[in-house]
Amino acid sequence: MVTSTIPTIDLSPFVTDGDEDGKKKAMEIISLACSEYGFFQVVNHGVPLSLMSRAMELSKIFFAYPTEEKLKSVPKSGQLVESIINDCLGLPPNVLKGYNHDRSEDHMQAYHYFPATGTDNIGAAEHQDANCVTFVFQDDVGGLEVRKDSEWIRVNPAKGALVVNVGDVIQVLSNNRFKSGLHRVVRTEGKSRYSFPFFYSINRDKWIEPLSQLTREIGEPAKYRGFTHRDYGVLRMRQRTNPSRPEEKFDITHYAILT
Ligand SMILES: O=C(O)CCC(=O)C(=O)O
Ligand SMILES: [Fe+2]
Repeated sequence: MVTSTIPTIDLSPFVTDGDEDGKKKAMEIISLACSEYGFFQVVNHGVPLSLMSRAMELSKIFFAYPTEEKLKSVPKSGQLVESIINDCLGLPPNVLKGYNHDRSEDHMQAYHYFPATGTDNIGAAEHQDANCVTFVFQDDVGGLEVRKDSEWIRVNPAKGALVVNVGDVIQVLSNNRFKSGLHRVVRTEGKSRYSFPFFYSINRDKWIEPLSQLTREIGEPAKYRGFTHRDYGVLRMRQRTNPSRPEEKFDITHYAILT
């Protein structure tokens, strides 16, 4: 059954300086959201509302927008959320920023989901994102759902809100403290849905493994062996295009160290 919804966080304390109390409260909710859902929504995130609503009003306008303009503000939100996650994990300042300083793999997708038919309502089958953090602009149709405690939770569209979805890279770096949210898209009867996910990612040659600050340095065993993001991407793609056994899901557990 689909119930409740995911936490929404106001990022304004991080945008205007001085509100330490507001920052602390927001970080508590983000930590909880990241460890329990791997998903949350943010408002006052610094992406202009006018840009978001124009994008949704008519995707043609969005595509006609110069790429520069389109992408300028979103990576900034990526860096902001990444630095908040850094602090929520109790890491020394700017560890994630130093580790993930190359923005060349970041990309945006545009989706048009057609209305559900009587026999088919799958928009996107359940999966976890392989990147660091995904930001989803969605219109008001809905259909994005997150798995939590064996239930699908609806990510209710909220005007001006950006959906934030923790990906596999953060799950591995955090040694499972933060989880890569399992999600899917269900199509609605009689309505098309438009969404624009922005994938805040990492250079594909980067070595990904649980951070020493959250493993060796505190005497915790690493829950993943290391890999390059390129190798992971290749394996995911191969499984998708040429599955040896289609029912077998390929995901980040491929690198998990079983204890
Ligand atoms: O359309 C959406 O809301 C999400 C799409 C998605 O999960 C993805 O592209 O990874
Ligand atoms: Fe996704």
